[in-house]
Amino acid sequence: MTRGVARVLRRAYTSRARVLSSTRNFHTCRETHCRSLSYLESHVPTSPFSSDSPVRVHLPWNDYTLGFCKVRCFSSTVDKNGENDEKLESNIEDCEEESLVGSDSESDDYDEEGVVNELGDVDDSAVSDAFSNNSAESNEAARALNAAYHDPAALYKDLRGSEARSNLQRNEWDTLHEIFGYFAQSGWAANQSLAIYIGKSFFPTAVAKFRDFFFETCNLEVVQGLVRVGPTDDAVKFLFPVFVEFCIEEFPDEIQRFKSVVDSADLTKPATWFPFARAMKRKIVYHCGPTNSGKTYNALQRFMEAENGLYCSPLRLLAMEVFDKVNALGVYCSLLTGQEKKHVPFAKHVSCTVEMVSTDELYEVAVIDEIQMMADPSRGHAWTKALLGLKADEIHLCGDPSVLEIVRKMCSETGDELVEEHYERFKPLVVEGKTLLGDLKNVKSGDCVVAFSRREIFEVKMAIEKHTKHRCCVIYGALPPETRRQQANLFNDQENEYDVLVASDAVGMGLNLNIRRVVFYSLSKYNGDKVVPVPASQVKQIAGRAGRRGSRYPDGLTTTLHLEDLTYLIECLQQPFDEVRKVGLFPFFEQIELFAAKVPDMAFSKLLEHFGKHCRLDGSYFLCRHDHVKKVANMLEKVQGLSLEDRFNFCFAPVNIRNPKAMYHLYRMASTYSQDMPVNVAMGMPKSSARNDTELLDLESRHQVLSMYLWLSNQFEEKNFPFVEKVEAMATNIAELLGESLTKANWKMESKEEVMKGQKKEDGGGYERPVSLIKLVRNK
Ligand SMILES: Nc1ncnc2c1ncn2[C@@H]1O[C@H](COP(=O)(O)OP(=O)(O)OP(=O)(O)O)[C@@H](O)[C@H]1O
Ligand SMILES: [Mg+2]
Repeated sequence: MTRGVARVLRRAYTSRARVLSSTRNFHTCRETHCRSLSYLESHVPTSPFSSDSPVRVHLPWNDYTLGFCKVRCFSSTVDKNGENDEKLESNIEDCEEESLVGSDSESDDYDEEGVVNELGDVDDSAVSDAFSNNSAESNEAARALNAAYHDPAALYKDLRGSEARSNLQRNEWDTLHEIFGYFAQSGWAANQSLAIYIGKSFFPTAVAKFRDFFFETCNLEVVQGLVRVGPTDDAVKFLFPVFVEFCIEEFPDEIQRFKSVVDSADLTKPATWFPFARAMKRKIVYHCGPTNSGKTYNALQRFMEAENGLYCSPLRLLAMEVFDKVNALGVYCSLLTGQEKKHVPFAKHVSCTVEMVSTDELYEVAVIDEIQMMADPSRGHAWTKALLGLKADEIHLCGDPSVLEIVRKMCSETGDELVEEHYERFKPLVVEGKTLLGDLKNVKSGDCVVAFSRREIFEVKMAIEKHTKHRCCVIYGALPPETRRQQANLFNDQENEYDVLVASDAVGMGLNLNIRRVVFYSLSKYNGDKVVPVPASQVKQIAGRAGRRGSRYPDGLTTTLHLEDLTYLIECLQQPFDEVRKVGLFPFFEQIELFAAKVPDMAFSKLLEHFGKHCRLDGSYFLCRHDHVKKVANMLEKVQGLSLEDRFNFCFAPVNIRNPKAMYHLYRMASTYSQDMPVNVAMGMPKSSARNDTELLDLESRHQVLSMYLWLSNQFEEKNFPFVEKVEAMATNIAELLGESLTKANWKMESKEEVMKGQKKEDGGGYERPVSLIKLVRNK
C-alpha cells in the first residue's frame, strides 16, 4: 500500500474515531438517536471520506449507504464534543426519507434481478439483532467502559505499547473468547469493515489476528470492563474502532489489494462514462403513451426529416421494418443488426438493433424505441447505454410511462434538456366480454391467438385448421426474423386464405399487423422456473397489437379463450404502469479487463461472478443478469489460447444454451478460432421442408447456428470467418424452408398430458390461474 493511501486511511479513521468516541458519549445519554455509522461518514462535514484528499478514500458502499440507513444504527447526532448538533440532526432527517426509498429498491435487487452485491449486502439477521442483545446490566457496563476509553486510537496505542500479558482468571478468558467469537460472527462488524477495505472473506482472518493481538497485549482494566459487558453488541461496538486501527496498521497489503479490486469494479456514475455525450447539450424528447398511440410514428417523422439519424430497435424484425419503410419513403437508410449489415449507398440514416448502437458516431436525431426496456433484467443495459452515451443533438425516446420518472432523473444528472410529449391511444381497446367460451371454433378472420409456448402455438394452429375453414400463420421467438416477417406478410395480405395468426409474445413489441382481435389462449407462462401469470405490462403490450391505426381493423378488440381468464385480462388492462426504480447496466469489455488485471489467473466465468459480487452501483441501476454468459464461459473454459477479449466476444454470442447442438457448434467455432484457423460451419443442408415437429425443430436450430456464425463474423476479423456469403445463403435457404414448413404444417403434436406429466415433475408447484370472479359468481 502506498504511504499516501495509508495516511489517508489513517486520517479517515482518526476522524471516524472522533465521531465514534463522541457517539459513545452520546449513546450514554440519547440511545434513541441511533443512525448508521456509514451515514455519518457520508454526512459529517469533517469526514475525510467526502473530503478532497489527494488520494480519495472511497467507501465501498458509498451510494448504497443511504439505502442502509434504515437498516441499522450506530452513531448519533453529536459533534465531537458530545454536544447536540442541529446541523447534523437535520442532515439525518433528510437522509431518513432517502433511506426508505433506497432500501426498498435495494431489496428489488434480490427479488427481481437476483443480483446479490456483496458490498451492498447487509446480513439482515445479524444487523437487526444488533443492539438488542444487551441486558440492562451490560448496558451499564458498556457505558462505563465507553466513558473510560472514549478515544479508541489512544487505547490502541496503549495496547500496542504494552508488553506484559495480564493475569486473567479462567472465567475471564472464557468470556473474552466468547466476546471475540461474537465479534467474528457479527454481520454488522463485517459490513462496517468494508469501509476500510477489509473484505468479507478476509474479515474472519483479521478478527482472529486481532484477537491474538488483544490476548497478547490486553490490559487488565479493559478486559475486566469488557467481561462485564459480555459477548454483546455493545462489546462489538466498543472493540470495532480498535479493530479498525489494528487492521490499518497490520494489513496494508490486503487493504490495498481489496481496494483496487473494488475500485476496478466501479459501475457508479455511468453518465460520466460518456464524456463526449456529456460535452453536448442534448435535447431528449420522450414520446410517452400506451400502445398504438403514434409514438414511434412521430419519432420516425423527425428521424426522416433530419440530415442524418439513427433508429434503435428492440428487435431485428422491427429494425428491418423501419429499414424497409424509411427506404420506401425515399430516405436512404442502412440496416445494422448483430447478424446483418446492409449498407445502402449514400445513406446517412441507420436502422439498428439497440445492442449495435455506436456511441462514437455523431447524429442529428436518434430514436430509441421501447425505452421502458431499460428495466429489462437481461438486456436493459443496451437501452441505458444508448440513452446515456448517444452523441445526438436530439434523442427521441418512445415508450410507456413506467420509466418516465427515472428518465427525468437521468436527464437531470446528464444535464440534458427533457421535453415530454404525452399520447393517448388512437382508439380505445375494447374487451369482448363473451370470450371464445373455451372453443377455438369461435375464432374469426383477423384474430391473433396468443399462446406462451411453442407446443401450444402448434396445438392451436392444428386445432383451428382442423375444425374451421381458417388457415393460420405462426410467429414465435425461435423463428428467424425473415420467417417471422414472411408469416406476418402472409397474414397481412388479404389475397390469401391465411387470415388467423397464432403467436407468442414475440408479436408484442412495436409490430404493425392487421389484427382485429387479440385472443389470449392463456394468461400464464413458464418463466424457465415455474408457471407464472403473464405480467400486466406484457399483457397490455400484446393486446395493443389489435386495431392499429391505418390497418384493416382500426378498432381493436381483445378477449380470452376461456371465460375464467377474462377478469385477469381486464385487471391487467386497467392496471396503471408500475414506476421503474432501477435500470440495467453491464460493464464494457474495458471494465472487465481492468478488473481481470486485479485478479489474475481467474477463469472467465469466475471472473464475471466475482465482478458481479464486487461491483458498485448507484441506487438507480442494477447489474443485468448474465447467467447465460456464465454458462457459455464455463463451456469455453476448456478452449485454450483465447485472449480475454476473444472470450468475452464468444461468450456474448447469441446462443440458446438449452440447445446442445448450438452449444456444440459454438464450442467448435471457438476452438477453431483459437488455433487461428478459418472458422467454418460443419453442417449439411436439409433438402426439403419439415414433415414433423422434430424436423422443424432441427431447422430452427440449424438456423440459430448459422445466425451465430454471422454474429461472430461481425465481431472478429474476416480472415477468421471467411465463409459469410455461404452461410448467409444457407441461412436464407433455411428461413425459406421454415416458412414452407409452417404453411404446410399439419402434424400432430406431442399430447398435452405427456408434456404436463413431465412438467409437473420438474415444476414442483407454481402459479395457478387466477380464479375468475365471473366463474365464482356463476357457480354461486
Ligand atoms: N399521424 C399519423 N398518421 C398516419 N398514421 C399514423 C399516424 N400516427 C400513427 N400512425 C400509424 O398508427 C400505427 C401505430 O402507430 P405507432 O406504431 O407509432 O404506435 P406506437 O405508439 O409506437 O405503438 P407501440 O407502443 O405498439 O409501439 C402505425 O401503423 C402508424 O403508422
Ligand atoms: Mg412503437
